[in-house]
Parts: sequence; C-alpha cells; structure tokens
Amino acid sequence: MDGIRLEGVRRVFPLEGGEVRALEDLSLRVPWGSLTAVVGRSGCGKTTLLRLVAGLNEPTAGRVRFLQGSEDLPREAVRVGLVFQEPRLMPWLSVEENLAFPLVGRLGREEIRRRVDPLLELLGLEGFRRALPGQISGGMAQRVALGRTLAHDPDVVLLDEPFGSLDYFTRRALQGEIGELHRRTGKTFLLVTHDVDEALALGDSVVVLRQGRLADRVEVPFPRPRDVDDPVFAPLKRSVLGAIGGTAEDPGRTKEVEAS
Ligand SMILES: Nc1ncnc2c1ncn2[C@@H]1O[C@H](COP(=O)(O)OP(=O)(O)OP(=O)(O)O)[C@@H](O)[C@H]1O
Repeated sequence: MDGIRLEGVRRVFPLEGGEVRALEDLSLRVPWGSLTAVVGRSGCGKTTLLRLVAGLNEPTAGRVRFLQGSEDLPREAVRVGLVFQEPRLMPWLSVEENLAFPLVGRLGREEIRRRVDPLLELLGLEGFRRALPGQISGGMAQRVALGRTLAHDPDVVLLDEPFGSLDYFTRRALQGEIGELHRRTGKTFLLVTHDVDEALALGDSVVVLRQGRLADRVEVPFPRPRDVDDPVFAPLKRSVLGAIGGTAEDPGRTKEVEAS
C-alpha cells in the first residue's frame, strides 16, 4: 500500500548504563497525502517517531519504508521537512531571508524569489517580508518556520508540537491554516501534538502511542464537522483519551491494533 510504512520498529537509546525503549514493535501506515496526528503522554515516543521518519535516527530494529505502489522509494527520493515547537529562525535575517535561507546556494536568485513570494502570500506574511524575527509575533514566527520548511517543497511535512508555545487564539488560527495548507498542497502531514482536540480537528486519523507502542488508531469521518465541540467528536475523543491513559476498568491496557 502507498505511503510511509513503519514495520516492527523498535528504537532504544542508551542511558546511564541502561537503555530507554522509546519505541517498541511499532507498525504503522501513513497514506500519501493524509494528515495523521500523533498523540500520547509525554515520553511515549512521538518525537522519536518523527525523527525516524525524517531519517535523523535509524530504528534499532524494524524498518521505515516509503512505498509507491509496490516499489520502495529510496529515502533520498522523499523530501522531508520538519517544523519544531520553537521557530528556530535566524534573528539577523529578515522574514524573507529566513524563508530563502535553505535555498541559497542551491537555486538561482529568480527561482528563490519564485518560491518565496507565493509562500509569503500563502502565510499572510507579505507585509512583513523585511521584518526581523524580533519584530514579529510568536504566531508569525511559527508561520515563517512553516514557510521555510515548505520552501524546500517537501513531500512529507513533519510537525512537532508546532503550536505548543502559542496562546489559545493564535493556536486556533494556525490550526485552521495548517488544515487549509494540507488541503491546498496535498502533501503528507504528520502532526505531533499533546492536544486531543487539535488532533481530532486536523487529523484524518489520530494515532495514539503509549509507552512506545501503538495503543489505538482513530479514524475521523469525512467531511469532518467544523466545530471540535460537535457531538460527532465525543466518542472519538473518549477513545483517544482512553487509549492515551487507560481507563478505570482497564488500567494499563494496550490494545492490539491493525498495522495498516
Ligand atoms: N537521544 C536520547 N537519548 C536518550 N533517551 C532518549 C533520547 N531521545 C529520546 N529519549 C527517550 O525516549 C523516550 C521517548 O522520547 P520522545 O522524545 O520520543 O517522547 P515524546 O512523546 O516526544 O515526549 P514529549 O511529549 O515530552 O516531547 C523518552 O523516555 C526519552 O527520555
């Protein structure tokens, strides 16, 4: 099946003479073009999962595959962009220069402009192109970080708690923008978040990790209701919360879930 596929992935980190099992026997499929949200308690392995997909870490066991039909694409053939919780902009470069930075030296001036200008427009940053990061708000800075990732024209966009440091209203506004961006670009998005409402509002499906294992996968019906308080979400939210934390009747439960 097409998409990113994790097969029996295990990732262990050595720590103080012992080891931490960040991921254990994780099998997961992320279809091309989907927006998959990943939730779970702190330390359950969400960031490790993103780092494996980005190729920043290798699995200790198992594999991460990129499948087109029955063909395995080489990792180099799949462009992956990563957006962190903190924007990590260069403070001495303007908004426009930050967006262009990863392209300088790889593309000519005109081509860079052709990529950067539509991004400024897409992200509502046209009026701030010459502003420095210290002169814009946190929400705008996070938009620049997103734009910098999109400037690479990635096939896969990995978002690690991208709204974590933002206030409620900016967060809601950016959530809407990410959803819209996903629809408009058709790229594959993998979003790590602590916020179950956010995961349900944006994800085509919500993957729940628990102690490094797949605890549940909840599919969100399409078309999704606009409001996260819509009754459609209530049972889905209960499932996700139950899988994250276990339930009173079944503490520590880890469900066996279909790999694909
Ligand atoms: N480089 C590392 N060295 C040692 N242990 C690590 C390393 N990276 C992650 N871990 C451990 O692996 C486990 C999973 O970490 P990970 O960062 O993936 O969790 P997370 O779900 O993203 O957490 P959070 O929500 O707090 O960001 C944790 O116990 C963490 O301490």
